[in-house]
Amino acid sequence: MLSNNIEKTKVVVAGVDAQKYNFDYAISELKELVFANNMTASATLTQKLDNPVSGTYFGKGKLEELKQLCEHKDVGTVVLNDELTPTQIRNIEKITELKVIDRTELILEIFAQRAQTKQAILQVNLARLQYALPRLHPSENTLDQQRGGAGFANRGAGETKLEINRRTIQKEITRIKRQLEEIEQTTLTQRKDRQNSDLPKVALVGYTNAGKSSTMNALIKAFTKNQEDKAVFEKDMLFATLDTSVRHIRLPHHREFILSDTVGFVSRLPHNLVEAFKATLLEAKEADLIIQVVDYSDPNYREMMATTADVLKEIDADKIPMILAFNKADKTDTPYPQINSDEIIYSAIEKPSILQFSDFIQKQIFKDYEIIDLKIPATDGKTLAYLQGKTEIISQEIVETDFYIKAVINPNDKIWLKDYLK
Ligand SMILES: Nc1nc2c(ncn2[C@@H]2O[C@H](COP(=O)(O)OP(=O)(O)OP(=O)(O)O)[C@@H](O)[C@H]2O)c(=O)[nH]1
Ligand SMILES: [Mg+2]
Repeated sequence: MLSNNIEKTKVVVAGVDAQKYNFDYAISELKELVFANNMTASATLTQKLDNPVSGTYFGKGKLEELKQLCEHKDVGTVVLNDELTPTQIRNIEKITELKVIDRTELILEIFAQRAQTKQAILQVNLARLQYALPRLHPSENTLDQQRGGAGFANRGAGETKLEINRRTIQKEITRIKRQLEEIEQTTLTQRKDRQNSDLPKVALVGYTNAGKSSTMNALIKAFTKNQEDKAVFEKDMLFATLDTSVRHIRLPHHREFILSDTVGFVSRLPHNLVEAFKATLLEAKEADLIIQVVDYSDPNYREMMATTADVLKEIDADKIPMILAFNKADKTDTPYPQINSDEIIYSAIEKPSILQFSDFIQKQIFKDYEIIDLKIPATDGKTLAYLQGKTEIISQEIVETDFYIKAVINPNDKIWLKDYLK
């Protein structure tokens, strides 16, 4: 059977509305996540409460209602809209005899299915083990018979199975962290090279499925010639990208910058996951300019922007200059491409939009560049070669033994060129 013909598992989606955020949007997002995890929501059940009930999440009556609803719909799994405590999950499972998946576990599952590279697989495993550690089943809190009776010094002697399982998971967490550090060491060198390269660093960030990778690919296609500048993976699904890709973009007039594309966000992204993906998100954290890509055709785009703001804050990237890129305008009635101060409305799948887009971002990235007049002796071949090869020359004239050059110069170059200023 083809994978897209696999029948989706039916679930009931449920949650407590404590009126802390836009609940209807949260539930519609949860349904998208459910769908992304090869499941389908047969029904929705909600309860308004000031706070979830500490031991059971829902009130008693609601749990009974949930049980009946699932029986009626012939569903064996309920997906809940919050991260629950291990006790809450156990109690609901006991009372309703349903399998319970909370929001965090659902997101971890999707990430686990999408992970392709060694780094992403390790990062997801790390987050999953950290999630599992406090959730080990207390029924295993019995003495381990096989290890307890040995007549020699046995480290595990007298330990309960629960303790052994905990220790095994902790060891695995340490092992994965060490492996991740090794991978990060190798990418660190590449990042240092880029940091020293002087080129501005621009990062595409935003809600999952907004079109970050499509925007990156459109820029690669329009402005790179090299074979190694491969297209990145783009697809109509949540969390298509889990790794960071970095490309060198060369716009006309020697306007070069480094562009990165990375994992997309979703609201209330589990903290463990953000922690585990810290290395992946570093490229955004260290950017000179952040481009927030927004799916302008989605009615919930404002909530998606709020989500992105939350994650940027969590990774300490909320002070970096940011421009807003409202994508997928082809699916709206708004005229595009259109630029309003630090915002653009565009479509990543259309060339005229991409040309405007590149023009717009280059004005942002290179806004500190200045037009200056220089006088360079004809004998100074090195400086002349630099200017002619690396900067945008507006005019050039030779008078006797000097070159009079008008060029667009970045602030760093202006410092060392100060003796040549006219
Ligand atoms: N109609 C239309 N579709 C677009 C546009 N930009 C992207 N898409 C589609 O939107 C879907 C998601 O695009 P991606 O570029 O993979 O989105 P992303 O932001 O990288 O998503 P994640 O990697 O999952 O965070 C794909 O099916 C794209 O073809 C656009 O301007 N117009
Ligand atoms: Mg992507």
